[in-house]
Amino acid sequence: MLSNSAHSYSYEECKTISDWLLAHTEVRPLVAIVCGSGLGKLAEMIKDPVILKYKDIPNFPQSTVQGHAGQLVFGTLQGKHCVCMQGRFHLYEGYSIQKITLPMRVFKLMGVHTVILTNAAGSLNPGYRVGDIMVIKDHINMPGLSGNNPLVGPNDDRFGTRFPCMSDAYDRKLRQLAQEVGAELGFSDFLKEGVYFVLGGPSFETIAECRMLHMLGVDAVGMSTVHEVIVARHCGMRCFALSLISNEAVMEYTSQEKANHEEVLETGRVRAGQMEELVSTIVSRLEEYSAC
Ligand SMILES: O=P(O)(O)O[C@H]1O[C@H](CO)[C@@H](O)[C@H]1O
Ligand code: HPA
Repeated sequence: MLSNSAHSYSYEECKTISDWLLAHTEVRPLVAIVCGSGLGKLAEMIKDPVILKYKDIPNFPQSTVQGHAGQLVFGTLQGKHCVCMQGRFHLYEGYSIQKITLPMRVFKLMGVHTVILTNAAGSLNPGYRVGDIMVIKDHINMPGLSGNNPLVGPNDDRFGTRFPCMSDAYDRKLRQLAQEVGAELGFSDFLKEGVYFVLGGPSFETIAECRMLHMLGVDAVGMSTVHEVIVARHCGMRCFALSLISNEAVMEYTSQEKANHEEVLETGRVRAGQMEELVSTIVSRLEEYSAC
């Protein structure tokens, strides 16, 4: 199953998976939610869940990372039909970049118009604290800058244009809505907005790399989300993304701090409740905004 070959899924292959899923649930999702590391509890918000394990879905990749359960949860959230990815795929698991983003095209074919992505990330912004939630306003795509972009390969116009715009990747109205909802919920002290930097992983950054990212104006760093957003935007879905700041980047050679996945998962457990409140309130207000 672990393969790094640049296998691109055809429109027909995506359609076959989408049709299989539609045949196994009566839910017709309009919203997709992607759970980041340690944030799988978000899926517990889904009412009347129909759970389909990745291992049972034909041609679907498998989750290999601790904190990613490996199943799709279909159901309703605030009365809206949703699908929740309890477990996402990362480049460092050895999958091709087309494979880790496959679910986005499948969701599009199922009828999804809005994708809400979450992740755990390390902070570069000295004003951020562990436990802060950052609304992503923009990204820097390190693998993409060197040619590893999920849209590399033949373009199928049924999904989208050859050269998609990314200056509007993170929906402005939804970012605004998140700030409004955050203020109403009393989250303003720990709700931030910033730039997410994606790198390949799985090793965490060196001190020199963290200093470079800081100089670039990066607010948070992680190993996911951006590839999914590029594919989702390519096929016209609206994207909104949240980073839970799980650790602070180590910037000093005298520091004893060491980034580690256990701390990442633990921060998810501590902030799970607030992440749920934020996401579910945003979903409850989605009809105030028209899909793109
Ligand atoms: O981005 P998510 O899936 O939340 O996971 C983050 O947490 C892991 C590192 O602890 C990396 O996979 C990083 O990308
Ligand atoms: N770096 C990269 N990815 C991460 C981090 C980090 O510090 N924390 C959580 N995911």
